[in-house]
Amino acid sequence: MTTDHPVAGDDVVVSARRVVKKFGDTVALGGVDLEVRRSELVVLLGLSGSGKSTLLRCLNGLHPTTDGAVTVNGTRVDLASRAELRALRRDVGFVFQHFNLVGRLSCLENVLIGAVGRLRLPRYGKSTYPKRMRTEALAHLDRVGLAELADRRADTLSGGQQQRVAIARTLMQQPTVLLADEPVASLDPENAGVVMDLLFRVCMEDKLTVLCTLHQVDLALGWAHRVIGLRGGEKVLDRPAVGLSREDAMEIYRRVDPADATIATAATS
Ligand SMILES: Nc1ncnc2c1ncn2[C@@H]1O[C@H](COP(=O)(O)OP(=O)(O)OP(=O)(O)O)[C@@H](O)[C@H]1O
Repeated sequence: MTTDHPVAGDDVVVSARRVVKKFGDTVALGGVDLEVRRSELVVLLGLSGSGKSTLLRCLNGLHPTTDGAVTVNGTRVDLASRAELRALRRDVGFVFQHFNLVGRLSCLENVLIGAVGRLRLPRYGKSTYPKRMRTEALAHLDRVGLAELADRRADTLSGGQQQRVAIARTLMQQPTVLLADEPVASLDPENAGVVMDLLFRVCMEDKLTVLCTLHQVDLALGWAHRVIGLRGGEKVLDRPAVGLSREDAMEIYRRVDPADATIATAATS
């Protein structure tokens, strides 16, 4: 199912201004500007190595920026103290390609781990969490359609199911921003659609700001409010998904072949 792109909110929650990130001599980001609003799902597209993951990591302070300004929920991430970064990361959920669940724990226990930042002391085992949190965790599992698997070991689930548990765990954090780094890269097309649908629903229903990297143009066009393209660490496209054709989006993948300076299309789908 694809969305009809309901309108995103007005207020800017995530902003990057002329962000530069260098790893030694490698310029991963060469001065990127970005704004993402509340209730907006933005998809980042680009060839491998174009800087998508680096940009996500600069937004939650996992990578310190080399230059430029990053503001998330009013916090200047590039200037933040350790304590401010810790507080920020409670507010910014991160969904990974490989789910990062604890395989030997149940689905419910994995979701409860998302609440750790809201507790003063670490907990071990679901019975050590307050009852209201267990109820909340179960509600999140229900929301992702997996309540009946609450007591199943996470490593017995399919990839698509594991990603849904990982999203439930992120929701347990009560984030306002959700960053997803290739959340469907390990999934078949059907499960990829289910996960994108879920990200879109939580974006709209919980008024989350969602920024997601993908390699699939069609998924971006199907679920994003806006598509941003990176090429060689530069932003080369920033347009609403409505009205953006597949051909326009595929332009992101065109590059100059240094051997003969002709334009080559680098991606096929
Ligand atoms: N920790 C690091 N140390 C050194 N170089 C890095 C590091 N992380 C990323 N890079 C480099 O920065 C550039 C951008 O990498 P990045 O992972 O952000 O690209 P990407 O678009 O997310 O790629 P992919 O689609 O393959 O995940 C690449 O040249 C990469 O080699």
